[in-house]
Amino acid sequence: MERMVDRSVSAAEFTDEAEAALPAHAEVVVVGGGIIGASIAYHLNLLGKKDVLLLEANVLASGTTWHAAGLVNSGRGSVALTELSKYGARFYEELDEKSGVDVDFVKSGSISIARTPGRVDEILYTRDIAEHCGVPTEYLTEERLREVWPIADQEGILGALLMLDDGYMNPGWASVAVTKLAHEAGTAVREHARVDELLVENGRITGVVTARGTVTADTVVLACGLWTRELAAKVGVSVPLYPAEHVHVRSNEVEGAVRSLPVLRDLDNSYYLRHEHGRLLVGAFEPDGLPRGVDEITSEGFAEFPEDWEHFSAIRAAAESTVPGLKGAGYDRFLNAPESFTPDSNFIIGETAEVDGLFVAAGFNSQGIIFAPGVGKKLAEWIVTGSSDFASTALDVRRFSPDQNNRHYLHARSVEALGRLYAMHWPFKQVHTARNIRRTPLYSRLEELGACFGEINGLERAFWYGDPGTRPEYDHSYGRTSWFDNVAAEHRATREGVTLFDLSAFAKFEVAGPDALAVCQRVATANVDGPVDKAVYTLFLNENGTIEIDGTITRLAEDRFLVVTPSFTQRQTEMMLRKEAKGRAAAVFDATSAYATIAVTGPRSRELMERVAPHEDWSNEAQPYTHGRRIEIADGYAYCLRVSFVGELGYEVYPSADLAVNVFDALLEAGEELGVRLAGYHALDTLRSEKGYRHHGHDIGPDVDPYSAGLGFTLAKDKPGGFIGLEAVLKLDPKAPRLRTVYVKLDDPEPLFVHDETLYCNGEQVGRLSSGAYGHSLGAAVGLALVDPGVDFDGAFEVRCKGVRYPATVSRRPFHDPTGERLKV
Ligand SMILES: NCCCC(=O)O
Repeated sequence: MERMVDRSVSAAEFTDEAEAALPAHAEVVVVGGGIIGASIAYHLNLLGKKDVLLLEANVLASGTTWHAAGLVNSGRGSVALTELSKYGARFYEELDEKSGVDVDFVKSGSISIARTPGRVDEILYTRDIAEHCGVPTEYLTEERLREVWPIADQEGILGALLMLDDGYMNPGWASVAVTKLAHEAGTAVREHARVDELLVENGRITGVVTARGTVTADTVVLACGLWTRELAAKVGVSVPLYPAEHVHVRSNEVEGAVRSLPVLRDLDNSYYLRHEHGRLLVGAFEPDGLPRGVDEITSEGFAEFPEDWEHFSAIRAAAESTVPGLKGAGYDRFLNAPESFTPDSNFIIGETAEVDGLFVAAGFNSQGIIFAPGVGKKLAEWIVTGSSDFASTALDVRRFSPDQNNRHYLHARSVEALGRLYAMHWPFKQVHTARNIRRTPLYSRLEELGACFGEINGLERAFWYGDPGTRPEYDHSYGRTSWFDNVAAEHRATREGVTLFDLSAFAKFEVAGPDALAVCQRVATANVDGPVDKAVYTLFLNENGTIEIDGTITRLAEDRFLVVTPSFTQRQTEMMLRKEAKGRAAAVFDATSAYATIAVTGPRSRELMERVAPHEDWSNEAQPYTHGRRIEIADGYAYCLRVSFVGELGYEVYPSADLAVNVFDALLEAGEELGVRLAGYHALDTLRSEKGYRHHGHDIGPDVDPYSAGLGFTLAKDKPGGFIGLEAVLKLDPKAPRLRTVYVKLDDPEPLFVHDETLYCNGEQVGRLSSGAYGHSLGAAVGLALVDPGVDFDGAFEVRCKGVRYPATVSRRPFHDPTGERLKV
C-alpha cells in the first residue's frame, strides 16, 4: 500500500460518526483534525476531560499533516524543546501498539552532518543538550558514518551526529492513530465541519459557528494550521503566522536506499534525505523560501502548489553530489505544499491575550509531527490547570507585538523562515528580513553613533557599538567573535565609569484610578502599597504559583502606578493587568511607546546626572536606591528611577518619546568629560550575569517557582487580598525548594557558555545553566544554574561545553557585589 502522502485517511477508519450531527455543546472544542489537534484532544481525555469535540473542515490530516515527511527528530537547541521532542519520539514508538493502526514507525536514527567548523560546534552543542535530557547519541567517526550511511560521498563532511532514537513514520496514519486513541478515550470527531466564526462574549470564548451549526463551548483550541491566523483575527486575536511553500521530492529507486537507513540532514546544504520504498525523499529548507498568502491557497484540504524544479535545483544538485546514486535515478514525485511559519521560527501555543478560554497551537515551522505529542500534553495540562508548567516563554502566543501580525511584515519575514530550521543557529544570530519595522525614539541617533542592532519582538535594539568610523556588523561564532572586545569595553565602562543604555523596549504600563492599588496588589507578589515614588521588584505568578513575569512597580501617586516588565511580556502584562482591572475603578494604559527608557549606569552616573540636571539634589539622601522622582532634565522633565539591572549605581530616565532625543543628546554632551560610552544589550547581559540578576525566559518562567528561583523575598504572603498564585505558593516549603538557583563561573577563562550547559558535581549531573555570558570583569564565563537543592557546595563542579567538562566554581551568592553595596552608594 502506498501510504506516505496518502489522501484517503479519514475518521471512517475507526468511526461512522464523523458525519453525524454536531452536539449543541462541548466543554472543549478543538478546531483542526491534523496531528496537533488530535494530540491535544487525546491528552485532554487522558487528563479526565471527556467532553471534547474535534472539528475538521475536510477529512482528518488533510491540512499540513498529510504532506509532512514524518520525520521524528529529537535533537534540539534547548532543554525545553528537547524534552518535548523526546516525549514525541517515545510516543510514536508505542503508537502502533497502543492504537492498533500501523503507522510504520522506523527507528532508523537520524544523522546531522557538518560541513563547516561552526556546524561541528553546533552539533556538539546539540549532543550536549540531548545527553542532558537522556536522549542517546553517537558522534560518528568517518568509518562509522560509512558503515551507517554507505551510499554517501564523505567529501567535505567534518562531523556527524547520530541520534539513535530518531526515525520516520507515516504522518497521515499517525494522525489517524492519535485521533482514534482520542475517540476511544472520549473525543467526538466530526469531519466536513469547517469553523467559520468564533463566538465571544464579554472577552470570553463561548463557542464556534460551523457550516453544520453552532456549538457552544467553555474552551476552544485553534489547531488549524495556516487557517488559524485568519480565524483568530475575526475576533481580534493576533496569531502571527504565514504560509510558505515547502517541497520534498521522491526519487526513483536508488541502490542502497534501504529501510534502516537513518534520516540524513545535510544542514549546510539545506536538505534532508529519508528512505521511502527503496527510494529517497529529498526535502528542502532553502534559505530563500517562497511565502504565499492564504488567499493563494485555494483548496481547503490537500492544498498544493505547482512543481518548481528551477527553485529546487540547488538542493537537487547538492543532494545528488552527496549521494551519487541519486544522479540519473530520476524523480517520481514533486510535492510542493503550504506550511505555516512564524516571525521567530518558534511555534505558537497557549491562551490568547485577547480572549479568555481561547487557546492556540499553530505555526509549527515544519516541525509539527515531532512536537505534536509533547505540545498536546503540555497544552492539555495548561487548559486543565489554567497555566503552563514548563519553559513555554519562547513559544507563548502572547510573546509577539500585535504589529507582528501585519501581513506585509509576515510575508517579508517568511522568506527566511523556512531556511532558518537548517541555517546555523549561531548565538545571537539575527534575522535579515523585515528589519527596521519598529524602532525606539533613539534609533536614528544610536545608528549614527555606531549601534549594531538586533531584533526581538519586531523591535530594533542596540546590541553593541562598533569602533568609531567603522560600520558595525555581526560575525558569528561559537567562540569569540570580532565584536567580543567591543562588548568587553562597554562592560568595563559600566563597571568603572558611566554608560548609557537605550532600554526603551521595556513594556511600560500605567495603572490609574481608585482601585489601581488593588489591581497592582493582586498581580504582584510584592507589597506595592508603599510610599509614593518607591519602586518595588516583584514577580507576577500564575494560579499554579510559578513565574509568569518579573518587573518593577513604582507608585507614582496614591492612585497611580508604573509597571515595567520585559519587552516580550508586553501582551501578557497587559492581559494580567486588564483582567484584574475588569469591573474595578482602574484604567490600564499601555505606555510602552509613550516613553523612552535611558539607563544611565556606572559609578560615575551620579556625576553625569548632576551635570545634565543641575537643579536637582543628587545626594543619596535626596534619591536613595529604588526611589523615583520627576526631574528637570535637559530642556524638559522626565521621571527618574534609581534602579539598575547591572549591579552598579544607576538611574533609569523615562522621558516622553518626543523629548527622548533631547535628553539623550544632553546626556551625551554632559558626559563627554566623564568619558561616557554607549552600551548595548550584550553588555547588559554580561553585566547582569556577573551580578546574578535573573533573566526572564531563561532563569525564570512558568517552569520555576519563586523559591526555586531564589526570589522568595518578593512574596508578601500577608498582604491584604493576597496575590494571584498565593494559594499554590503557600503549599510550597521555602526551606525545601524543588530546585535551587546558584551562580556558576568557569575556572578556565577561554570557554564560552551558549545555553543550557550541564552542571556536574562530583561527576554527577546536578543541573543546568539557565543562562550565562562572558563575565568581562571576572575574566571567565559566568551564569546562573538551576540545580538539585541538595547539591554539595563543597563538591567538585564541572560544566560541559561542546563535550568537554571544565572545572567550575559554584556559589550561593552572586560573584559581583553580593551585598549590593555598589547600588546604594
Ligand atoms: N517537516 C520536515 C521536517 C524536517 C526535519 O525535521 O529536519
